[in-house]
Amino acid sequence: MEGGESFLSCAVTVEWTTPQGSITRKVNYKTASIRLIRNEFREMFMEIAADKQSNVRLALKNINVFKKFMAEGKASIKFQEAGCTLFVSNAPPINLVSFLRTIFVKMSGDKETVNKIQSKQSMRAKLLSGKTQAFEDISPVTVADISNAKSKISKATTTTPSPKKRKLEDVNKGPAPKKLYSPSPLTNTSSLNAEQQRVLEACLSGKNIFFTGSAGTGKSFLLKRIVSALPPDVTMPTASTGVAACHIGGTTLHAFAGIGDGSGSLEKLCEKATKLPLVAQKWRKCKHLIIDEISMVDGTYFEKLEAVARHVRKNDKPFGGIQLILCGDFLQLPPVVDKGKSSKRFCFQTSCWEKCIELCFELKEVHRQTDKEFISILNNIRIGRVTKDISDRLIKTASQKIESDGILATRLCSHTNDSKMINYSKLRDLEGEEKLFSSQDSDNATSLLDMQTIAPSKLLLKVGAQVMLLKNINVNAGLVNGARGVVVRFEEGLPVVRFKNKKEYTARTERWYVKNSNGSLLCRRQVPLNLAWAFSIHKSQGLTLDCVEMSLSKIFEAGQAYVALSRAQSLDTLRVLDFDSRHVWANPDVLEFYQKFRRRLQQMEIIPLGRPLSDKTNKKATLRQILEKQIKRK
Ligand SMILES: Nc1ncnc2c1ncn2[C@@H]1O[C@H](COP(=O)(O)OP(=O)(O)OP(=O)(O)O)[C@@H](O)[C@H]1O
Ligand SMILES: [Mg+2]
Repeated sequence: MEGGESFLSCAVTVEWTTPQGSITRKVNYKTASIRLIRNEFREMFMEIAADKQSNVRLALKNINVFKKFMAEGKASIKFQEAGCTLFVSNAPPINLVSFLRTIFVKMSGDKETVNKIQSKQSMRAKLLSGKTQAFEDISPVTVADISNAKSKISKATTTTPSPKKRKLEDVNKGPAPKKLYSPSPLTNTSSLNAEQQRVLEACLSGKNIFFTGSAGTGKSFLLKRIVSALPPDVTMPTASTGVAACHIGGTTLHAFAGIGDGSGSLEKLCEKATKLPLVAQKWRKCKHLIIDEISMVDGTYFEKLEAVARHVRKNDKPFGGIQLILCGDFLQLPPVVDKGKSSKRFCFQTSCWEKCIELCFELKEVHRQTDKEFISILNNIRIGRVTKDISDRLIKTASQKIESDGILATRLCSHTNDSKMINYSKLRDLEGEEKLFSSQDSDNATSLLDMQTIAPSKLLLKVGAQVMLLKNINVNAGLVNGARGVVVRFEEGLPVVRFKNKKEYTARTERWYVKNSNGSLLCRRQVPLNLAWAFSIHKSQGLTLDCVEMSLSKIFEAGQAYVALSRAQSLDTLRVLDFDSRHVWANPDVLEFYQKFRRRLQQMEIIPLGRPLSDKTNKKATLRQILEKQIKRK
């Protein structure tokens, strides 16, 4: 992975200040690299290098690390002895975390040895030692280094001081690094499987990627990892729907693009995007555009975006040279397009799709479900195939009791209004006092936040209400996004929810951030809950549900039944009230696309990633050219 553990690519500012705080010198590098090195006395240094600039070298001694924003690629390190502060920004968060961890691990491991050496070696002794000055890269972090460092922080971190108390965290003291070890999508680097790892590597090679896979193969999970491995200031994570965007910590594609719903002539849209300075600036700044749930992006809109990007960026390459990372499953929900408005429905039906995509991947291992029978049923439903056995098995679920501990199944509805009505009437039927939770939003941003976050602006609750958790609160305790529970009481005005695993949780205000069209962050503060007696299949795309019921009789889209069914984790936690094979169908254009796609993948299997081909027929052909030829032949 780029950067490794003792090397970091990022933007850097270093400020030297007097003890009174006035700045005496400042350097500012937009692209720099920082290396961890040691001198001949095993002392550690940080070396900052930028193009055509002389290197800055700072001794890693008595430092304070401020890493509250490392998930956004930012951190600062105060060097007490050198009297300066290093500000890091635009660092791929996953690399920054691992870089800070290396510093901590090496410094705590070294502390004793270096102290011993230093106490014995005065500056004079060092000068007289006769050793020639030599710097070398720090050695990689070993398992032993980590356990050594962990043992040193374990006692110090049994209680975590409040954030206010530990604003500047001293690496040498201990508490700060605990976060660096806690399991999180950022630090948990080992959990990608081989096929996911391969896609991540391809994304880091800078190629334009499309990856697909059936529901639950970890596409969004992987996408989050990809986002954290790219420099945040120039990476735009987006998705076709607000819920899906929230899932990967991004915005909707429409909010990013700044060309409204894309209606009107291409000339007008190009003019609009160029004239609006904030929109134009966003397009010019973007280097990596990530789109989840690509199946729901309208092809005509996609084509227009591609042309707008070229125009605004004054660059003729596809998407004006922006790296595209697209992901989704075209056998799930299609774009919502006004009938008769557009003839091209899917992105893959546009001519620019072939021009844009350089490498394709298909994830095959399903993570959401473990039961082989259910996975096989879902794979058949996905392509619109329903045998008698499948039908019988799903009909059998209609009578099964899937509820436990007073928590009802969530009903998935094909129409949003039906789900709203169910939630409304169930809440009304409950006795007891109603409590209203209103969100606190950034100025005038309520309607935008309504569209882009899953947290509602107004939430009415009563004791007995079925709710769903909207944030990962504590992954180890099962308090994860999508977990469902029931409000058992209110304490100090806050709802206390009991989950299926019997854990109780007091819902405190959480924050959701959304990037505005000018790039600034908007924030919604709300309790992380929503009513969960019912919601629409469209809103459920991307989610994992632990106990789910559905009626499929009013299904109106190809793939809609598949999306609904594939939210369930097992056949035992699913109830289909009225299964009928007529409700299951796949779009024939999509089936054809996947047939061709598979053939292309087979071709790719034999091609080493990102390297020119050296086959007998065409020595200089690149993978892209081979794929293009294939497409033309078809
Ligand atoms: N490598 C992995 N190791 C462990 N769990 C994983 C892994 N990849 C994905 N998961 C888990 O599998 C579940 C499904 O993953 P995810 O939602 O990313 O799938 P998806 O392909 O995006 O599905 P959909 O098409 O429905 O959006 C999630 O609970 C996720 O945490
Ligand atoms: Mg997903």
